[in-house]
Amino acid sequence: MQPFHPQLHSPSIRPATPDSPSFEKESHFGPDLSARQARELAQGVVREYEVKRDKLDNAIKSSEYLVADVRNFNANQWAIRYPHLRTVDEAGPPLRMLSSTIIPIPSDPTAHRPGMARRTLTFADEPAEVTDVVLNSSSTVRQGLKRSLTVAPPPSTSPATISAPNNPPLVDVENDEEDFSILRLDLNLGATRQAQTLINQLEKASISALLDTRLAAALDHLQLLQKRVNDPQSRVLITGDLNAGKSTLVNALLRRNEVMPTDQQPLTTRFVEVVSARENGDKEEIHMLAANVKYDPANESTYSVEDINRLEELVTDLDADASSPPLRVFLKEADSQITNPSILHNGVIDISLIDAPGLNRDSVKTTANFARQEEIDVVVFVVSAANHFTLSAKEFIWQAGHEKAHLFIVVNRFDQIRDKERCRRLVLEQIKQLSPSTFEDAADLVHFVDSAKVAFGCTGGNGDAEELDHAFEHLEHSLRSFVLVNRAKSKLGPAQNYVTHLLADVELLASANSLVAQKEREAAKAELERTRPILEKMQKGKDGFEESLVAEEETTTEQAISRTRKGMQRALERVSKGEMAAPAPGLEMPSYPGLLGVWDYAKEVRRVLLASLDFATTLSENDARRLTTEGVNRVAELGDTHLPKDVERSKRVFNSNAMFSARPVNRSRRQSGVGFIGLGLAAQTSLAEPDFMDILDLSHHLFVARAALPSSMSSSHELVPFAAEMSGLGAFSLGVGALSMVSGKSVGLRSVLEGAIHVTELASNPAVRKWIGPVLGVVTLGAVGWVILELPRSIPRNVGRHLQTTLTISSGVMDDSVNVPFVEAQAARVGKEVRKVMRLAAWELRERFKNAVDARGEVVRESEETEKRAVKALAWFTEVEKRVEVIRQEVAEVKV
Ligand SMILES: Nc1nc2c(ncn2[C@@H]2O[C@H](COP(=O)(O)OP(=O)(O)OP(=O)(O)O)[C@@H](O)[C@H]2O)c(=O)[nH]1
Repeated sequence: MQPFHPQLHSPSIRPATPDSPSFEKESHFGPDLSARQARELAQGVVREYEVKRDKLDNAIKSSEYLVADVRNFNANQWAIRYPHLRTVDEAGPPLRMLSSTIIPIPSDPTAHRPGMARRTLTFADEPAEVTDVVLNSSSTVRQGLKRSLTVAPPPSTSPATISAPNNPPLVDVENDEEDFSILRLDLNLGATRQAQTLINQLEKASISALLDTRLAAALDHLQLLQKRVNDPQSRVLITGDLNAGKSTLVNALLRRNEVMPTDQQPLTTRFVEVVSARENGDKEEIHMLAANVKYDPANESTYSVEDINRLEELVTDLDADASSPPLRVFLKEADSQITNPSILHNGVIDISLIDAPGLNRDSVKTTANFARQEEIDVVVFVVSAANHFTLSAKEFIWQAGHEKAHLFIVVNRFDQIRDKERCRRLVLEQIKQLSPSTFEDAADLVHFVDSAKVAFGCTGGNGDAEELDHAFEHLEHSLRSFVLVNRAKSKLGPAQNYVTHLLADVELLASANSLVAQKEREAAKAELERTRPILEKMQKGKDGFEESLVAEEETTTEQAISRTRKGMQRALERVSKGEMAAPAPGLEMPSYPGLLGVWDYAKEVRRVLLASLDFATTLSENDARRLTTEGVNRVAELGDTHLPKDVERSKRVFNSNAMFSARPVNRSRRQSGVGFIGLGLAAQTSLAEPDFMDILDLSHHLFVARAALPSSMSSSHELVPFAAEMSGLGAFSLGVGALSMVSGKSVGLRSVLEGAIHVTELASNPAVRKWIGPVLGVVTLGAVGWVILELPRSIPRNVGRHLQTTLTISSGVMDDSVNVPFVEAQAARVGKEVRKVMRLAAWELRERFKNAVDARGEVVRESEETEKRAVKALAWFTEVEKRVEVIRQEVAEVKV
């Protein structure tokens, strides 16, 4: 079945006005009125209708803009949430859900105020989030259908908390006045509750998309209603039992006896709308509507044109039925219309007649649905006077009667009834049962007629012809008047009803979403109040934090360098004196083994001194470890000061033992089997191997001896590393000097020459020459003896001094290509390691700080956006509620 939705492309067809020439011939308002009075009355009715129509047209237009705006807002600005209201079980006190507990709401005066009801509000995408609201609703003619929500006031006293029962006694609102009607999201999956469960599982975006479809459909329907409201034509559906004379009645109303095919047997198989040919350029033809396409006379793809001569064939087509696409037939009025105008175009209003197939068990539902369409202004039910109301007829009247308050009932073939009064009484009694409102107005709504006489100009049966003529005229007048007077109700009523419900739905949506926006705004505000100061504090403290980190790194590193430097210098000084750099556990200076073991002794002394230096290095490293640990802790404290409380602190525990672990020297140390940790100096053969000078440092003694001579004679005094310990032993020095000249092996040429000069100078003196021989002999022996006796003490000193000399110009590390003094090399190495650790600790904290600032910045930015969006949405939804109110007033003013 396809409804008629003619597009209004034909401006030539205008509604008749009381000024039309044929108007005076009509007397729609009773026989007692003069034509002038009738015209004035009709004029009033028409004007009143037009005012109402224009108002409603405006309201529909405003609603269209409103719905389009809501769609737009939903698509681009704010995913509109779909509210779901629930009421509390009436059996117990009102309950409020709060997390897992249900709290009885103390008696609240608003709960009992008319139009105010406590409800729980959830949203389809977030069913667990429950808000107590007060629903302000009304459904009055004056105010229209109203629904808005406000957050329920908190309970005034603290009620006792009771544990949640297994099934919270919350009941879905299924009251039409409180639930959505036009914008209801129904998934057509069966029972409401099942559909609801399914909706609840959907996400916000899906629900908003579903809502968009609903809004789009509403928009389409509004456009349709607008056309319908402005459509000047009123549609009269003529239906009834099989063979009751419907087609004959149509012919009679058209004043044409041969148009719609009639027969003793049921003929009409499909719906046929008869329209004035004026709407089709005065051309008689048939438009056969295409299936499932909206009919548009201006668009030929929506119908096919058939010759008017095929009318009978098409109307009686046995392959068609009530569900086939209808025919639209354009017919010219009969020639007699000037004196006896047809109902189609009578000068006041335009009417089209729809001839329906006779009712039977199969077609009742289809026809009832057809009658229910908003395009149908009046339903004329034709019943055969002989048969009264059949079961199908009763069923139809029950179904259609609910939608259309008033039914026109034509009791046809009344001419064939002999006892007319009895028939009239019986029929009216039946009507009283079936449609009380029709019965109440029976004088105008129930007509006993003989259509055949009007259609064919003949009388059947034994009726009173004149009386039946009047009866038919009365039927025509009543029908015209009814259509005219009830046009507002039939045409404007459905549109008004639709707009009213749509507005209430939009208002409920806006109101619920206002609450959401309010909540979001508050949440965003609270978040901003919490996060903004933290962020500002962090941003303000950023430079100070950075400076502190740098300072911490510098201080700790510098401290470590300076302490290492001092420690190493001290160690080296001790070594230079032949003492251990630091008292290392298990390490002792070797005991002197005698003259024969002097080489091994020197070697062992060297090893022990080097090992003690290694140990001293380790002590410096340990010191640096301690300093670094303190530095790392201070960095962590800086974190505590500058990072917000909720930022997770580093869980890494600083392990100072991991410092100084990757030294290539370790390899050789392991290979050498030397037990000490540290640099592994003792393991380096270049340092560990003694030389002859360690045992007898002749040049040193020579230098010491020279230091004892007058300073003018010594040009290399400054080369002596230490103050000479033996300055009083000049003579021995001389001897040693001579010896060193003789040995020559490791004595420099310069020293030899200097020695030679000294001896020559002495020998040239004749006095000296006398005693020099024996003295020299004694001295030499003494010197040699002294040197031998001094070996246990002089070897460590020599070794230490040599080590010091070596380490003063090199780092001592085997493969060190750069000649950096040992002390500086150690200070730099330790400093580098300390700086590495401090820099890592600072970097980690800096990252944490930066991430925390970024995260808070993001939260602030998001919250600001959310707040802005929520404020905008709130203003927007409030504006929507205002717009709804304005339109509602406009609609309420249209009294139909
Ligand atoms: N005497 C008399 N005969 C009538 C009257 N109305 C219709 N008829 C006859 O009754 C028969 C059936 O009339 P139709 O108009 O075809 O009936 P219908 O209700 O359209 O039949 P369907 O094809 O079932 O729709 C025809 O032969 C008509 O001439 C009437 O008021 N008086």
